[in-house]
Amino acid sequence: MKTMIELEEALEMVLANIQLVETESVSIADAYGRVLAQDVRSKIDMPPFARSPLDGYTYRATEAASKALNLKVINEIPAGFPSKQIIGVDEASKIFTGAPIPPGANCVVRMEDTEQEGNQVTIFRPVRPGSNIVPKGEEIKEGDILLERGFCLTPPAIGLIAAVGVNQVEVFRRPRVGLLSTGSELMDVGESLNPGKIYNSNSYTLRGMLRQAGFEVEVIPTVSDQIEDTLAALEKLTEADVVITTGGASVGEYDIMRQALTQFGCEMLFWKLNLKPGTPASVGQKGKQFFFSLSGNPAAAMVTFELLVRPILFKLAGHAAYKAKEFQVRMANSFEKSGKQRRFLRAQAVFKDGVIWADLASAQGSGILRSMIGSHLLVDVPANHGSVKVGELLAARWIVD
Ligand SMILES: Nc1nc2c(c(=O)[nH]1)N[C@H]1C(S)=C(S)[C@@H](COP(=O)(O)OP(=O)(O)OC[C@H]3O[C@@H](n4cnc5c(N)ncnc54)[C@H](O)[C@@H]3O)O[C@H]1N2
Ligand code: MOO
Repeated sequence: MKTMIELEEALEMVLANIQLVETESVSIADAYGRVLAQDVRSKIDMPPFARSPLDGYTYRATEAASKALNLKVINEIPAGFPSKQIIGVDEASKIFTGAPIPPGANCVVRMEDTEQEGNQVTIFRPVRPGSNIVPKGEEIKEGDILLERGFCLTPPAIGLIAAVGVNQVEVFRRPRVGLLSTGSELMDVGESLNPGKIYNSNSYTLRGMLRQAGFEVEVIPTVSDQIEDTLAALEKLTEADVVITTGGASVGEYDIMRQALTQFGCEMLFWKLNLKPGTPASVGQKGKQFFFSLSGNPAAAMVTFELLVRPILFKLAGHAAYKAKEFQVRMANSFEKSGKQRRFLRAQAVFKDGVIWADLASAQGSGILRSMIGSHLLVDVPANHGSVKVGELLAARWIVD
């Protein structure tokens, strides 16, 4: 088993073994946040006919500009009611926004530039041929690919699918993720705290991150640092595509997670990432199931979820955009304790003078969950960087929310 590897190597190693989850057909009304497993191609033009963008009059304009025109109004065309009556040279139809342009007409003049008396309309400002006509297929042409496989469906995307009349789409099944927090010191919320114990918070932070990302989550009650208890808990998660554990990841006698995963039948792909926080992470594979053992330290668990687990879960879930992108930020504070390992610092993003400034959370300890509140960024400080200076440019990535 490899140990102390770079984040990118760890990602590549796991991503290479990932198989996407199966697909299913869902109604578009239930497809918000789901990931498309098909390209969506339009079978129609949108709009399906040339239409008026205004309330006004439609007629047959000529290039010759004239001061005012008097035309005979032959009918009214509301939206939804196409007219087959051909517009003659001195004729017009009263037309409303969204209504189809009738045959023979080639322009629309807005209501405000006209006056109708009886069946005669005076057009004070004649327009040129083609004015105010939305052409058929202006937005979408028949055969256009509107959305590609791997796209995560947002409200406008669902609206677009509806606009071309599609009611069912093929999407990837939501991945099922099992969560297990280990540690003999852990108690559940609602119980009164015994000496030497702390409340389990990791199950709650990770459950929220997973739900926000659109996954199905099953949370197992906390277990002690005993291998037997951990094995029994893992047995309950055989339906999960991915299992995330926290705690017991490091080097002490009670850090039993790697041993438990091995006994459970996992092949361990690596142990330890060359970064902080979250160094003692490991990943195991058993058939199609992946097991992420993360540090029990609450902030470290969240950061490792962002850096390592999220891209892999997103790939599994079918997302085309599963890789995190880095961009430059300017440091608003200094940081002395950079050290030999690559380090990800939690920071608030502040826009000032056209740049994103990274305003560091005041405490950066692996156990300090409060540092995640209001933090938008993980600033990527390279190994052996030395102290970080105010005003320095560094790479960073968003913490997804
Ligand atoms: N001798 C060494 N000791 C440690 C090393 C090392 O290299 N040599 N690594 C340190 C680093 S780095 C980390 S990170 C931690 C990781 O420890 P574990 O993953 O084994 O986690 P635990 O010891 O179980 O817990 C760490 C910390 O977090 C608290 N915790 C655990 N689970 C929860 C939870 N569900 N909710 C809230 N808080 C939790 C736990 O009580 C501990 O305080 O190891 C270092 N040690
Ligand atoms: O790798 Mo640990 O999360 O720094 O304390």
